[in-house]
Amino acid sequence: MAFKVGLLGLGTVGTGTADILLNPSQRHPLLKELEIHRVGVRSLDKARTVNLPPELLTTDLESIVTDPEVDIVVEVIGGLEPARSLILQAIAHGKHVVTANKAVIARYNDEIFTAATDAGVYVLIEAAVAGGIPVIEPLKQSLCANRLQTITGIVNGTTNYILSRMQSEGSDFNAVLADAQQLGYAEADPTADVDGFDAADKIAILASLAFGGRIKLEEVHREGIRQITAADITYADKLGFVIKLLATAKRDNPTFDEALNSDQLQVRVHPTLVPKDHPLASINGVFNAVLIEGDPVGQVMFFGPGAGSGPTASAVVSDILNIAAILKVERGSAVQANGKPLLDPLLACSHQHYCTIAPIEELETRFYARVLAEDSPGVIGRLGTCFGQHNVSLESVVQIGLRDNRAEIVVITHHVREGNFRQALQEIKAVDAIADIPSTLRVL
Ligand SMILES: NC(=O)C1=CN([C@@H]2O[C@H](COP(=O)(O)OP(=O)(O)OC[C@H]3O[C@@H](n4cnc5c(N)ncnc54)[C@H](OP(=O)(O)O)[C@@H]3O)[C@@H](O)[C@H]2O)C=CC1
Ligand SMILES: N[C@@H](CC=O)C(=O)O
Ligand code: NA
Repeated sequence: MAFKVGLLGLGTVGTGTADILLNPSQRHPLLKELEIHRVGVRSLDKARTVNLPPELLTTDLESIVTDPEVDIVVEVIGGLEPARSLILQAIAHGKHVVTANKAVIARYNDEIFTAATDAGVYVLIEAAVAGGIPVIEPLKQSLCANRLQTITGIVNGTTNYILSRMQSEGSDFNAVLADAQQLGYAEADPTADVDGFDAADKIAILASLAFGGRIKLEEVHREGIRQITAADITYADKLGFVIKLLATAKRDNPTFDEALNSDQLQVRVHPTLVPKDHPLASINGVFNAVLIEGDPVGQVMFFGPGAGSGPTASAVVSDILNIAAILKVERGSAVQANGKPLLDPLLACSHQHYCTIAPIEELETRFYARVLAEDSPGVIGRLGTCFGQHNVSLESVVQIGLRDNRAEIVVITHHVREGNFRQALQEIKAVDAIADIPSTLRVL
């Protein structure tokens, strides 16, 4: 039986989500059991880039969250209202909810998660922080054995895009902001991005998960990037820094004593000079990264696209699949054909066939080869001819110097078939003027 999805919103994220749900091939097999049941939008007349039967679309979003057939409501309309009310209504009607809406979650987490717990439904929010980067689920699951100490992130793609372009091109703030809006990175009201509200929402959510308590958004210190000028960027650069909008959450007192309840957090968002050799300094453009420090894991960094249609939809659909997997176990008459308990399809290994692995000769890559040869006229020409005869195209050939009275020649190829490269080497080794080929390596 299919799991029915009620999709609220068919904008940047909603379109990406529908696109994945409609194209399950080569993705997790559970996707084939999901069905878009209804889609809520503001305007029925708008041209859509995703091919859905028009009768699925409605402007009556309440009818979706109350529809008895809908299992999972996906809220990607954004804004505070009616998003908050629709989420609460969906929960009240026993629907599981997936949302990308950090503004709603950061403000109404108490109301929403209390209602969800009471109703026995899940509200999953992977897309709400750092778009396509898995960070919510790792905090809840993969890192849950750790005592977490610090989270430092670049969690707003728009401001990182603006700062990166100001840094690399010396561009004007407003022109770059317009580009970010056009590319679908910025919120409808870019104030949320530029003044740090979006990053504050996100770090409040991460802090809550990492440190196991709710966070009052008004207590999160917040500064944006409007005041950053080209001069600041230039001076920072000269001193060995880049300027990034960092969101930080950390325990003030890493030696927390549970009995004394001495725990206190720092949760803040502000532009920061980051040393150029710090891992967060090289995160540019719309990319996000989140650096988490825990005991005993140490430092782990999550990096990737923090915004945009496909990446954000990737997180939305993974949440939908997580819920569908739980529902499948619940509904699956509790046993497999062999009488054993039915396992969660995302956690259990269900593959039974062997994949076909391509032989290494078929690999197409670039190669480096170091050749020792007689230092005589025509040797480099012979090398080029041998490679050419085997369809190996060369990117560069450099004679570096002499070693043991032999010319040391380094060759870098273009992308070539490994089998052809090896055949060329065999032929080259047989050339009298070639003494040795001491090393060959693959080039990324
Ligand atoms: N864009 C991104 O890269 C990211 C976005 N997010 C979050 O995802 C959510 C959605 O963002 P995004 O897709 O960019 O937003 P868009 O503005 O692109 O899309 C919003 C969609 O919701 C519909 N909608 C909005 N308000 C209503 C309403 N009152 N009634 C009915 N339909 C409504 C719109 O309908 P219509 O099409 O008819 O106008 C549109 O389809 C937001 O919470 C955002 O913060 C999170 C991570 C990244
Ligand atoms: N406006 C946000 C989009 C995702 O949350 C950003 O720029 O990061
Ligand atoms: Na994410």
